[in-house]
Order: sequence, then structure tokens, then C-alpha cells
Amino acid sequence: MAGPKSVKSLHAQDLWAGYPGVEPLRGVTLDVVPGEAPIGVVGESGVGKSTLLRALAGKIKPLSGSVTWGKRPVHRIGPRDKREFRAAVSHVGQQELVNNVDQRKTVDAVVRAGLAEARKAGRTVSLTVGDLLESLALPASFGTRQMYTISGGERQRVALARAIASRPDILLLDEPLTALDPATRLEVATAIKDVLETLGTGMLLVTHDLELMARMTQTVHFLADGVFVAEGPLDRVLAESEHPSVRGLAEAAPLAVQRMR
Ligand SMILES: Nc1ncnc2c1ncn2[C@@H]1O[C@H](COP(=O)(O)OP(=O)(O)OP(=O)(O)O)[C@@H](O)[C@H]1O
Repeated sequence: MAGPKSVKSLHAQDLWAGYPGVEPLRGVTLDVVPGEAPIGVVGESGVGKSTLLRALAGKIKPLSGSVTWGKRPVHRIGPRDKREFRAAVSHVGQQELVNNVDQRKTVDAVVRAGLAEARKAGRTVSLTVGDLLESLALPASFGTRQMYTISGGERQRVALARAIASRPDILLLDEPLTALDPATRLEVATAIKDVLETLGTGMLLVTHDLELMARMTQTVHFLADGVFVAEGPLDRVLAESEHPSVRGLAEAAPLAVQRMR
């Protein structure tokens, strides 16, 4: 693991971002810091959570405000340093491995590619493909399967294995475990949390699964109307915020989450 001095944080400052004719983010400020407790972003569907992760990962450019990695604006990182950035800041989107990966490849080849990219970026990589798969509750023998033969939940775990392969400083996770049954989801969530704690990786999680959010994060930011309207531990936000979007979510929250309040 890199020493704390060389590890850079991600910082969004008064970030406005979106697409032609749609501006879901209208002034978001947020830090994702390696080594700090995992954080989450919660909010109604379509409010801009995935857009925030895309902007943090440098995949879309701010309309105004900034996203910086260390001191550098992320959208201005040139091709030479892009590799380093991609290995340090891993983004697992909702459609990961469906759109961007040849489905005839084996699981082993996909995860190995993650390890190779990390090495090229100059990162120290000590994990094997087998270690990574096992840490996500997949048997090492799973490596020989071709991508098109595996289930949605298995695919999500392979995406995570590839993302963790580079021992990233920061992991941006967008609905990473939706396709898993509740027991496996819990097992994999615990495994990810353990791995990230060991590596000192900072995590930003987006999920509608509030039980998972409560288990994985210490602080959540509630996004509504383009800005964060409440911040704190999920149980406290749900219990105390008077914002109508938070109240709506709190009332619809599953019993298990309501009991945490
Ligand atoms: N590629 C795109 N082009 C144009 N508009 C988009 C694009 N992606 C998302 N949007 C729009 O931007 C807004 C925010 O979308 P985003 O996916 O960030 O929301 P979200 O909070 O992650 O939603 P969900 O919880 O449903 O996944 C929505 O109105 C969406 O329709």
C-alpha cells in the first residue's frame, strides 16, 4: 500500500454536472478520502447519484465547479497520467462488464487484465486472481468460465474483483450488489468492507438498498434538488431530517432499517 502522503483524495467543489438539457447536479461539494470510513450517497431515482460518480471518475466534465484529484482537475488529467488515475480511482458502474468487455473472455482473463493495468500504472499488486475471486465468495475454479455463461450476480462480483485488483485508493461503487440474493449480498458486502479496510481504500457507495447502505457506510449524503440536503449516519438522517424527500424515503424504508433508527 502506498504511504499516506502519496495517496490523493477526490474533491468535488460546488459541482454542477449533467447532460445536454439536464442538470441533475447543481452545487455538490464532497470529499472522498482514502483511509477514511466509507461514505454513501442516497436519493430518489433519477436525482443524479450515478452522474455524481461519473463526474468523480472523470467520465463527464463539470458544467461548473470542479472535481480535483489531489490538486489536479480530473477532466484535465492527460493520457500519460490517466492510467495512474484509473488505477487509483476505480469506478464500478451499473453496466460494468456488460458494455465494455468481450463476453467470450474468461473470468480469469478479465480479472487478470485489471491486475495488468494496475502494474502498468506502477501499483504494487500482490493479490492473485484466485484470492480476489475467493474474497468475493466465488470459487477459484470459477476463473475458467466465460463471461457470457455467468449470472448477473456473478458478473457483479467479477466486476468488483477487477476493481479491487488494482488495490485502488478510492472505489466508487454504483449499485454493486443488486443482482445478489440477500444472504450472498451480505457475505459479499462484508468481504468488500474487510478488503477495503485492509487496503485503506476510501469508498463512495450508491445504492437504493438501505440495509446495505447502513452496513457499509458511516456517513451518507442525501441528494435532492441537485444538492445535498442532509448528511450524517443513515439512521440519524432518516430519523431527523425534515426534508420531504428524506421523509418519503424514511417512511418507505424496509422494517429492518426502520428498526435501526
Ligand atoms: N447519458 C445521459 N444522457 C442524458 N440524460 C441522462 C444520461 N444519464 C442520465 N441522464 C439523466 O440525468 C438524470 C440523473 O440520472 P442518474 O442516472 O445520475 O440518476 P440516479 O440518481 O443515479 O438514478 P437511479 O437511482 O434511478 O439509478 C436523470 O434525469 C437521467 O434521466
